[in-house]
Amino acid sequence: MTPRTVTVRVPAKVNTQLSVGPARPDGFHDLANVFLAVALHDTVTVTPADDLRITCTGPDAAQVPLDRTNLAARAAELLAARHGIEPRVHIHIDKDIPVAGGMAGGSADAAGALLACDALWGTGASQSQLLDICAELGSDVPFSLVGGAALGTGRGERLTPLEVGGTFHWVFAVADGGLSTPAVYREFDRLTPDAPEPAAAPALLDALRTGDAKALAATLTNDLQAPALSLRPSLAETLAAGTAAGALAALVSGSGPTTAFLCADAEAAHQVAAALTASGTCRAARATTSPAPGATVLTD
Ligand SMILES: C[C@@](CO)(OP(=O)(O)O)[C@H](O)COP(=O)(O)OP(=O)(O)OC[C@H]1O[C@@H](n2ccc(N)nc2=O)[C@H](O)[C@@H]1O
Ligand SMILES: Nc1ncnc2c1ncn2[C@@H]1O[C@H](COP(=O)(O)OP(=O)(O)O)[C@@H](O)[C@H]1O
Repeated sequence: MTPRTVTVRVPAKVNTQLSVGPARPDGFHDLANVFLAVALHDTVTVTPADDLRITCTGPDAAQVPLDRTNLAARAAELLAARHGIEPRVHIHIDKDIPVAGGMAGGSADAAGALLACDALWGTGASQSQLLDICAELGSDVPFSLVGGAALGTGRGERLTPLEVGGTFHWVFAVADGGLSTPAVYREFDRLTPDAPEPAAAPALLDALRTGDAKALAATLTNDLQAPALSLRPSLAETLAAGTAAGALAALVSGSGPTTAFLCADAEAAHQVAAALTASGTCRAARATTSPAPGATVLTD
């Protein structure tokens, strides 16, 4: 029987290595993008409707477009078009991932809507067909579908799964307002005229594989950190506050402006979150863990 409602939970991500090459002729950048899914989630629920409709709840809901530019709506449209059906569906997003925060919230919603609509409509797309649609929707969307940890090459859409040998403890400091991903890449181009071709760092992959937080802290890198700080200098104060509170490492999450703090254990993460909240340098601080599974159907 065709299910009447499907709910999918999808994780946010942090980039443990984000190495960016020169701009390509198509405007994208080749990356060595080591994604790690973290246990902050959006939940996407789809229900049959007369037409395609999007609603959103959550602290950042007012910043989420509710028209067909929403990545979740685009995902439903693309899947429907591939199968010659009409995307008559109500997509509800319960949003806990910061918007325009460098944590791939829009990508998560796209992957979630795709998986949910596939179940709702019984389209039975294979994982590789779903991944193709994800790559068409955005560079980060394939990773939101698979979760865990993966190396993204090309523009980040070509994934190689990575082993993770333990649980890592993180704090994410949410900033006021977002940063535009294209603007941060443009600032990277301005600041880095001779970027080398990117490659994954063996020491970082080892740290993930062994689950060694100190080793991971020593190897975290983000080439978009300098451009994000250039566009939003106040993020340096948030990074300093988390480091002073005992984080093993502090970095900008992807294109920012969310900042990420790797901690030794759950207790340290709670202390760092409390100190960041008290510092007044961010809007909110959230303690969480990684890795987390990719898009997962909860009910149908
Ligand atoms: C920077 C990263 C790191 O994981 O994520 P965020 O931190 O924004 O979440 C990603 O590269 C963002 O991926 P995503 O947000 O899916 O980007 P897309 O929709 O594919 O592209 C948006 C724009 O970002 C720039 N872009 C994106 C990916 C890439 N490899 N090179 C680029 O130059 C281009 O200007 C492109 O037009
Ligand atoms: N479902 C969605 N959730 C959030 N933002 C969305 C969504 N669909 C489209 N967008 C647009 O994408 C932009 C980037 O949002 P997001 O994916 O949250 O950030 P980032 O690319 O930094 O991870 C937003 O400013 C918004 O205009």
